[in-house]
Amino acid sequence: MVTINPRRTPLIAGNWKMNLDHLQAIAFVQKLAWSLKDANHDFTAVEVAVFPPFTDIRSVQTLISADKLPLAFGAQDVSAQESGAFTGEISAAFLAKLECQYVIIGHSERRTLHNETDEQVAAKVTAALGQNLVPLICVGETAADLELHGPSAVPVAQLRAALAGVSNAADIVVAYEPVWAIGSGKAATPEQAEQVAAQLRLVLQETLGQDVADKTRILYGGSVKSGNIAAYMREPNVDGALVGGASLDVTEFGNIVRYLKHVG
Ligand SMILES: O=C(CO)COP(=O)(O)O
Repeated sequence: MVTINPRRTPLIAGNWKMNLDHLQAIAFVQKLAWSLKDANHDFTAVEVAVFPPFTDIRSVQTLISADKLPLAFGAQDVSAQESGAFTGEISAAFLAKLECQYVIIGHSERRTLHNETDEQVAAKVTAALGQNLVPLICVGETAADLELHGPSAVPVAQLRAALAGVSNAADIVVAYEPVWAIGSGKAATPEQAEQVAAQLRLVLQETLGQDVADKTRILYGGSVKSGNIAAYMREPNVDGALVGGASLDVTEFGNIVRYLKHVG
């Protein structure tokens, strides 16, 4: 039996990474909204968010706002700087102006491919909160970390570091994404996801207090599909999913969003 914590609305988030241009984004979002509406999806029971590339955001915003679609959206990264000579960077203020609700921070692809440090992640979290964006903070261990340090040491340390400048009233989302599970088809087991999510909730409790720990959503990410989502959602500390590859297929993503249909 799945029990929905009334303080934590499940969130299914699609991280498109560097896929879909702005025209494809418009077609995708329209199709997603229509298919969920046709299926009578209850958006108050499961929140849905998409994270398109920067160049798509204005188009997605215009569509969602004009058609009053019950979808949230956000960016995949943000600068820690407010403004100035930072070629190629995008500020939190720009994202807020585009009505982004969320921003992904510290995705493992940025940590590894762009050498993002825990300190930079923390600075980006502070910048996002300064513009009332909800940071979706990604943490996760590599296969080597798992072997060396066990399942939760690295994600716990990354979350502690990311929260360095955060006050205890903050609205944040945490995503546990084991690096070895991303795009590999080798998803963590629901028990593994729950074990780490429970440790991450303890970090939230210690650093930001019980209230924030109770209301903060912790997502699992890494090879999530319509066939495995329900099992994660049965876990008490897993409040949703951050979906990569499977979020690019409207039907598959819609089926992930509608996991309640498959949860006993
Ligand atoms: O990195 C991810 C989401 O941010 C997960 O990617 P996959 O769902 O493709 O494994």
